[in-house]
Amino acid sequence: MITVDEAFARIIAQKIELPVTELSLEEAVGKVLGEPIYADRDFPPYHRVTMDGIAIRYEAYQAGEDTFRVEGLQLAGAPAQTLTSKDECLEVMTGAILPKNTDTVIRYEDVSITERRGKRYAHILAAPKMRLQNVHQQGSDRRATDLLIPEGTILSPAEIAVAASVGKSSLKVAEAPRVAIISTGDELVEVTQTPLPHQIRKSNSYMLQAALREQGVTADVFHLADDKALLLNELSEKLKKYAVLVLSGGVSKGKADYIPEILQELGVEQLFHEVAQRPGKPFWFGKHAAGPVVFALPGNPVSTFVCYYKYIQPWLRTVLGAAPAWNLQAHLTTEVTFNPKLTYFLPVKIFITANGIWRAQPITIGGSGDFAGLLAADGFLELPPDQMKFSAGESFPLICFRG
Ligand SMILES: Nc1nc2c(c(=O)[nH]1)N[C@H]1C(S)=C(S)[C@@H](COP(=O)(O)OP(=O)(O)OC[C@H]3O[C@@H](n4cnc5c(N)ncnc54)[C@H](O)[C@@H]3O)O[C@H]1N2
Ligand code: MOO
Ligand SMILES: [Mg+2]
Repeated sequence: MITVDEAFARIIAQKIELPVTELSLEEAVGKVLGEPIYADRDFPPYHRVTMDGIAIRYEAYQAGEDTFRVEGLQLAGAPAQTLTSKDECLEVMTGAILPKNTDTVIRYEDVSITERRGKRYAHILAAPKMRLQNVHQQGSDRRATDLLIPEGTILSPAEIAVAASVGKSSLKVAEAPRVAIISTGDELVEVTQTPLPHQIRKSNSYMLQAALREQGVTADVFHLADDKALLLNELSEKLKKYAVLVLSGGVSKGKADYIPEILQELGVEQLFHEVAQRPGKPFWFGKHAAGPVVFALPGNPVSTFVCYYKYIQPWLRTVLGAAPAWNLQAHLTTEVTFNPKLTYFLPVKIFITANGIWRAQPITIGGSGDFAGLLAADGFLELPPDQMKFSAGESFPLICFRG
């Protein structure tokens, strides 16, 4: 049996190849970029006027000129005009290309424009401080051919803007892995069926599917009976088609708990079986040489739940290139005792005080089968195995399953 930390480390170390697909800019946000993005031109691509005003030649002002006849108008979107006389100026608008023979922009607020005999003159009120004032210089942000966004970046709206500006209407992005959720157990019937007295409806697969969906991953759901030959056959097929298998049930010591031996028979290397935790101790994890990663979770619903949020969710974040989740901590509201030398995932309700302190109130549930008990909880406090008494006010890592 290994510790929770060791189990976590072994899971996080597993890499899988993600298929690459091409998505429109709108659809690509939040995804992992599957190609590098380079600058096709300088950023900005021309000397860009940054203030509405007039453009002059700085040396003319330095030579003592402070009133310039307005020769014309340079609008944004129009090709560059040329200033014909350095003692004159052109009106320029924000976003326009800086006219040829000019190098300095003075905003309207710093000039006074007057008209005399049908001609307009700009008199400078506030001295320009330097050449290229109010000019966003060509190539000052990035140079043509510069690497702008490396492959593997998570695409936020900032990356989308840059990609659009270099003419990429669609982007290669890493797709989520193909995930199969497979529940096992002869006592389980469909949600749409009325169970017999000795049967129950499946709930783990729906919980897992919903949790994956919240992470932007769609999964196919299957159910397999506790039949060795069938399991061997079906799991062999699933290993060929899916990059990730999430199983629930059949991993403990029962006469029909075939999953660990069958997975190994199919060539899935066991990376661990049993973790020093409650709930979720019989958790089995392995990897097939051909690529697929297999999480075989204990069937008890709260165990399935805990194992998903503690291990699968962070692993998927890593695989998908998402930033790690925040390391949340919360303070116990009341004392808790737990004697076994196991990490204890305690269901808790969270309250945030006016000072921003996260407080965790233990929720009593009827063991790892009581998934209805989780309705009153927001997450689990991870209580370490080397402690038996956990005092009120002490703070511990928190795994939250509500937004
Ligand atoms: N002799 C021992 N027995 C058990 C041990 C042990 O150490 N020694 N461990 C217990 C612990 S802890 C757990 S957790 C369970 C794990 O059992 P399995 O992974 O083998 O799961 P099952 O036996 O198939 O089912 C357990 C329980 O969960 C219900 N279940 C299963 N799948 C679903 C589903 N999709 N939806 C809803 N409920 C499900 C199932 O009906 C059982 O009640 O083993 C203990 N036993
Ligand atoms: O550890 Mo099991 O997961 O409690 O029922
Ligand atoms: Mg069992």
